[in-house]
Amino acid sequence: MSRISIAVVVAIFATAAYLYRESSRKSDLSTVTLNNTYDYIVVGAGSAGSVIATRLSEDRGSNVLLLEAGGREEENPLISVPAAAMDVQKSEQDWQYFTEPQKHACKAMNENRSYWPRGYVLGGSSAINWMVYMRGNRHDYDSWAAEGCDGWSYKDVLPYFIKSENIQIPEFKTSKYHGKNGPLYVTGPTLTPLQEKYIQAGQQLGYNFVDCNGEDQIGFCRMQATIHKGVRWSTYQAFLKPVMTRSNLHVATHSIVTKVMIENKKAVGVELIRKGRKVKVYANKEVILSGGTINSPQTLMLSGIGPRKHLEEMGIDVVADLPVGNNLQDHILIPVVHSINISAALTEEKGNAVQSVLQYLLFKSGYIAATVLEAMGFVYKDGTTKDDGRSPDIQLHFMSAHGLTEKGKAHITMNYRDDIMNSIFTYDPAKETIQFLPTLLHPKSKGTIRLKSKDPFDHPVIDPKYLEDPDDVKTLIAAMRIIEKLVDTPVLKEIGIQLDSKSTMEELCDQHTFRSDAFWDCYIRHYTLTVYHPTTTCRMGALDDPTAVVDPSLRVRGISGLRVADASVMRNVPSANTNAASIMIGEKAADLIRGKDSVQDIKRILQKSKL
Ligand SMILES: Cc1cc2nc3c(=O)[nH]c(=O)nc-3n(C[C@H](O)[C@H](O)[C@H](O)COP(=O)(O)OP(=O)(O)OC[C@H]3O[C@@H](n4cnc5c(N)ncnc54)[C@H](O)[C@@H]3O)c2cc1C
Repeated sequence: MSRISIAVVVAIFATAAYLYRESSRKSDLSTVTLNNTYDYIVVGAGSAGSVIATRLSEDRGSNVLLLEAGGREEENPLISVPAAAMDVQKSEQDWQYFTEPQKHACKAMNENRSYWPRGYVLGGSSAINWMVYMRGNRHDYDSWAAEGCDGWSYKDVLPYFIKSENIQIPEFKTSKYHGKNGPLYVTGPTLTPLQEKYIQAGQQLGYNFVDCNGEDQIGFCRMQATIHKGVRWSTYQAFLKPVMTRSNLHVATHSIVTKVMIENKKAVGVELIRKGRKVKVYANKEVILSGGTINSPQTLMLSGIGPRKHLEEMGIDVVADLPVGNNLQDHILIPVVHSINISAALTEEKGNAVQSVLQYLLFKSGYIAATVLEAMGFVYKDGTTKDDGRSPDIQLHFMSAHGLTEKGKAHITMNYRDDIMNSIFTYDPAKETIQFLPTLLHPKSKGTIRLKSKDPFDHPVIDPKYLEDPDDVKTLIAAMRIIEKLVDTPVLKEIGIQLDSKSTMEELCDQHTFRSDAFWDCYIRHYTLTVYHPTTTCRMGALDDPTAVVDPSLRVRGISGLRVADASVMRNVPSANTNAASIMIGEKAADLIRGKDSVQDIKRILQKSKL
């Protein structure tokens, strides 16, 4: 039985009871009657937008409209099943973007294009992501503040991470770095004994075993994930769903915002399309764009806010000339498959076994209840093993499974060419395999988002310009060398770990000496995979910063009543997966809008502990 059918079976059983209960009170949010005017209009119910609407509607005197282009999470029961993460890509809950052909990267992909899924559903990308919960490095946020983003240093943002979180990992329940009262459950799944071995390998190279969301990120750590009782814990589940009955909050699905209405440099409302009809809704106080790194710049540009030359080329009247869509940064990773000689990895057979399915159905535990990303390391490219005041260069995701063995699915979601899939991804069930996924944390190559046309339904032109700067390849080659050292540690040698040459595409790069710098350069440029972390297209910065679209209060420069609050405002992509930081931005944005300090108590505790 394929993994897809397993997931379907699981999902049907696991959600049948839930759907039955829900169906009686489930309203069709695509037809919610809208008022003419609200105090606040939030565009996009993703990681940030769900949080913002939830927090703003805590003030019963304010009324809030949350507009979401997609539908409800319940429309696709696979969303709630952690092991089905791959199966929700290319579904109706995914915007299904492709990048432009990449000149320097993605050479193993059809037309050299990277496939970019994004959540098109309540919960946004938190409803289709891999559920890794990582916040980033303290030096990331300190450098945001040093570059003019007042109020965004690590000390400033830590209370907001804590506010959201409800840590379920026993050893961290007393940690000052973790929250215990928020709605966002974070758990620490252990799937296989390989998790421990990977961490020990890091220790044998001199790295610390750390809590990567704690005091010191440099080192190796176990996975932390937004999963609760075996169910994906999206921002819809965590924040929005419990408050949907508030009378001062309207949530409207299948409602695509096409334009912000701006009069005399003030945002007065939005135009949207619902059920094929154009509707206008007005905001007394503010419009907040939370459509994500691709859609927020698209909406701004459609509204006349963007680079003058580009808007003029598109025939759009310029309202504000700002560098919208510039500075696009994304994390990329390079999969490196190794085989082992013990039976410890997660294989398709183990995952699909009847026992696994039953374990999930009955106890919401086991392989299907978790993500296969079991552990990770955060390291410097020069091999320094302790924090020396810099952010790490490389994240070493570890997957205790081959992960790419299902030809059909990987083919679809990673856009690999047929010849790669058919001749190189040969899966040998007699062999157990795992993957190292070295990730470039701070790309020097920067891309752009631009409009294809004035039509809001045309996908924007996405060009991340992967690996345009040769230093990015050098950093990834350094990552390969660190992996070679890990493979050489006694603990991993004991399990017979070996580079799987078939999966390393020897055939494509065999003009180079196997494992030479030139070989890895070729390999990296073929295998370039997005980690789905695009940021920085509506960059935050000081008012006089020519690269900034929003100020440190997230207000669009030169336009009143309009903020952007999502991953697009990040000053730079942080040293981590970007969901936690997007949620933090949602929390902090809500305080900025409300003019409130909701984290005073947390700050007091942190101050006492001198954190
Ligand atoms: C496949 C995948 C795997 C990932 N894995 C991880 C992971 O394991 N851990 C991690 O930390 N991060 C991960 N990420 C990244 C992380 O989920 C995102 O960085 C984060 O969710 C971004 O939040 P956001 O609020 O900026 O945007 P989103 O969460 O994408 O929300 C934007 C919302 O706005 C809606 N919208 C857009 N345009 C409009 C419009 N015009 N009108 C109305 N609504 C609109 C969208 O439909 C969407 O719901 C992953 C992402 C993907 C796609």
